[in-house]
Amino acid sequence: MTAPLLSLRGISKSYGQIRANQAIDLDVPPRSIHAILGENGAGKSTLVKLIYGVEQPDSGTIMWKGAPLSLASPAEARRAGIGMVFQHFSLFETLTVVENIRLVVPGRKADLAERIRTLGRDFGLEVDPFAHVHALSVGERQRVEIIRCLMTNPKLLILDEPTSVLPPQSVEKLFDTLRRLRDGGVSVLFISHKLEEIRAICDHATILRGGRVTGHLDPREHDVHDLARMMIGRDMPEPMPALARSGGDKRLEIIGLDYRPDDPFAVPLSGISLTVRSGEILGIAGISGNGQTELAALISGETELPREQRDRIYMMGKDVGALDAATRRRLGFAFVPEDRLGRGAVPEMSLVLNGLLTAHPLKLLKHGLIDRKNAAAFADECIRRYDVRTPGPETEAGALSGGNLQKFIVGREIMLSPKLLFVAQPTWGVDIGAASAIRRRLVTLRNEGMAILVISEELEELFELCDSIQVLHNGKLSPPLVTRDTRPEEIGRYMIGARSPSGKVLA
Ligand SMILES: Nc1ncnc2c1ncn2[C@@H]1O[C@H](COP(=O)(O)OP(=O)(O)OP(=O)(O)O)[C@@H](O)[C@H]1O
Repeated sequence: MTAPLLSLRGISKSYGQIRANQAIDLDVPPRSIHAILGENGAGKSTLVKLIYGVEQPDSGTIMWKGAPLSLASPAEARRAGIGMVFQHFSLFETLTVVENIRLVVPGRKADLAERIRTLGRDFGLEVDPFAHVHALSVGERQRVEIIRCLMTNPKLLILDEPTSVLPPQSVEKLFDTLRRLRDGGVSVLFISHKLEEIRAICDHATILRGGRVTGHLDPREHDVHDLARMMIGRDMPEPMPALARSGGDKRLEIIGLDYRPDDPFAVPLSGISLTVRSGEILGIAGISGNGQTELAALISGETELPREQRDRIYMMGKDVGALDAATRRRLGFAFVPEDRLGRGAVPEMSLVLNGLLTAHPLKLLKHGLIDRKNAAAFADECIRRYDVRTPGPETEAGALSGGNLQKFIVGREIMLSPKLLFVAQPTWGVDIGAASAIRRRLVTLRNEGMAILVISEELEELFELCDSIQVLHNGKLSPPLVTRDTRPEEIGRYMIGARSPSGKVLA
């Protein structure tokens, strides 16, 4: 057997009482694509942070190309030839794409911009080098992160859920890229919750459960159910059947909405019309960067409509064009934003206080002051019901693993029992056990009469959840397509801007 490129022995790391990694052994051979699998909070991100020098292990050894390696910082890791793309972005919002990349990769702006364009074309990671990062969607920001990493020519490339916001076309392209990199002598360490992807791209896998290695295997030799069982320690539940329902009252109606943002990098919206009724889930499909962020901000009330456009958005039958976000919430609207650390939660605050952010109407305030007992009980309940793995409600939101924080935010909004729930990327970063629990919960709420609007880039998720789907492309929304009469390829055609010849369009 060839000597491993990277070899870990007995690596342990604790955060206070939490033993995030315990005695981890792992070998990454040269020219391999190696998956790290595990539930939310299993310790995957911690492990790769140790390999990338973001954190230092409490004990254990890291061998790199046969010699011991001790990394004090990511800069040292990069110099050694280890590159990483994070799950949470580390870009400066006020800088352009090329300026961000220049912080890590030396070179003239014009040359770097050219390389960014070339990499973008080659890998399906197109992004304007001169766009400001604050104007980019989550998906586009991730593209920048991947490009930045590839520009340092790493020997080991660590990718923390790289495909979670990529459109299906780009996932295939990215996989081609990764295979080409592997064949050229680069190893890839790949964290993903998408077991099919792991089977498609990885030749080795290490499974973590509760901070320990529970197995090393070849993922191509196991089916998805097997892998899921090894990961979560039990069988997956079946999807929840949606009951047939005739449409109830209109809870959200958008009629011919046009929107020209002031920001030159934002996507203008034109002629947006949609209706979500009680007892119905409507999905918005599409590749990120096609107006999702702008539409979400208009629905939530974060962006104010210009005066002449104020009769275009109705919630619970009421024109909400002139109402702010808090007033819309008082009508029975709840919202899970796609950007969970920026908008969904305040990382430095405890879960109790994060619960309070939107759930304060549930008697969590008394005479304008926090009712500590009720607020803690609410956070506790959310943690219990949504299986949020954390030591307790006083934990800072930023200390939760990505998937666990997402479960908390989705749980918090659902517990408000809204009449209209709007969820952007409901299961982004959530492991398959928890994702299926969230989807089952959404379908149950729909069956009980809630109106639900979902934005997701994952077609499979939309097909599992939604009664009908509309596709957002270039700021325009397709007509609604009844999910059970529609094939994914049809949605795919709308996603890239082609018109569907099919007549399966709702009146
Ligand atoms: N900075 C920190 N402070 C305290 N606890 C932390 C910190 N970082 C991680 N943890 C805890 O360590 C454990 C492992 O977290 P980690 O982020 O490595 O999990 P993960 O497998 O990557 O999860 P996910 O799939 O949700 O991203 C979790 O219990 C998490 O709450």
